Amino acid sequence: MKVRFAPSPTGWLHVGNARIALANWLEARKRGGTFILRLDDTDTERSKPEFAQGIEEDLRWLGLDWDESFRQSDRIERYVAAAEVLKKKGLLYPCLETEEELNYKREMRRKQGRAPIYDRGALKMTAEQLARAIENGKSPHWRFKLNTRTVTWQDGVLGARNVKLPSLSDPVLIRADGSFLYTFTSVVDDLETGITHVIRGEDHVTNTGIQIDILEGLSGRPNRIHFAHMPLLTDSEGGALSKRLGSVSLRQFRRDGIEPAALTGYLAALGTSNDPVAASPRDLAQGWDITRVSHSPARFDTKQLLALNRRHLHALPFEAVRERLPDGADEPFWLAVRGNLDLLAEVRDWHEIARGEITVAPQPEEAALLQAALQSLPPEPWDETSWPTWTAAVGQAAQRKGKALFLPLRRALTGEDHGPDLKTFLPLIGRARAASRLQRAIG
Ligand SMILES: Nc1ncnc2c1ncn2[C@@H]1O[C@H](COP(=O)(O)OP(=O)(O)OP(=O)(O)O)[C@@H](O)[C@H]1O
Repeated sequence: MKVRFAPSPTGWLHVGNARIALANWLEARKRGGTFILRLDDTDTERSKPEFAQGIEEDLRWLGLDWDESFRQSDRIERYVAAAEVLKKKGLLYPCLETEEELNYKREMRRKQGRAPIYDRGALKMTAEQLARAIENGKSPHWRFKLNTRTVTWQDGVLGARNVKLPSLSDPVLIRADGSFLYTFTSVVDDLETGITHVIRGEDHVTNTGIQIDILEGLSGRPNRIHFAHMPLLTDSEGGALSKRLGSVSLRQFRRDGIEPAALTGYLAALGTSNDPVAASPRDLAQGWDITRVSHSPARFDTKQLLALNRRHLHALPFEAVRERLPDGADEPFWLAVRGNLDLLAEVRDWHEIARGEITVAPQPEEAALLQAALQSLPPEPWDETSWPTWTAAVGQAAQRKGKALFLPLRRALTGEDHGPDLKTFLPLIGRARAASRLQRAIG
């Protein structure tokens, strides 16, 4: 099997694109196939090299790799050659209508109660008329002559599908400026690179009908590519995602410090009956089954992603994060703080609190309690029994318990109202820092 992920480098990848990339990668890896990254950059105005580079970076961050990659802009001569084949077969014909004329024709058809599709007026143009127009400085755009049939296929996600070609306009494959449209370049590449399975978003279903017709016209053989269209992801309000709008981008999640395994686990489970579990693409491959993806659009809920990210961090062993922790952060530190993190980046603050210098706000109203605490601070070495033993003694001396006892101490020791269990965290702070912080909190 050979699959491809074919984004246009016109913006940062969003989670919908990522889901398609992941699905292709998982299919390829599960079935020992080949995964190609193809950059569909024939739209020269909107495609940008920095987006192309960004797509590769974001995919690598997700944990995806590819066996081959190429850009469509490097294959223009292949598209020129394929267009010649279609022209020779009489399947690609020149058209001279302006946008205005086409709008007018569409409007007229609508008024007559007919579908507003292209009337193939250009097929009536003679060679002389075309030559004269070209002499007068006009350049034609080129349309593919669709068959008058219904294209059918067994979709890998959606089941039996069909597209009635007579209800569609002949698609433009070459613009008047000579540039090629995606509808065409994609078919040429899929054929020439031996793609066996096309897995993409449901936005391409109609395209698939058209592309199967072009593919068969071009190759002269019945289509052998399997198509699977995954329902589109929406944002949590049901709104459409677009690279152009910069919606829920991988880049943003990466900057925010989301764990890629949380994102891939969430994306793989969305729209299936599986509970999401954070997992790297490699760990997801075995359990992946595209036929279990539901037919209805799925909502991408950032809150659910964050919850999964949190659960994932809370269970991560030290070895899995050690290289991403601040210098000097050891296993006891990680085990003490991980249960308190929403994002790994927050670990830096806790490291400062445990081992560095922090600002401690004076609590003059708690001076008596803090004084008692300072005086009964036990000698080191400290372990997990130090905090309960110490606070029991302080509570008795100051006649305090519960929040009235623990909150002023936590504030003095960490500068925060909430945080890791002090049973494990206090030994990390150590006696010298604890004493100095209590002193400063007394004022
Ligand atoms: N919301 C979505 N959910 C799932 N898949 C999507 C979604 N949007 C795009 N895709 C898929 O992502 C792949 C890459 O497509 P493409 O680069 O055209 O993305 P796009 O977001 O539609 O781009 P743009 O917003 O620039 O038009 C295609 O397979 C497409 O079907």
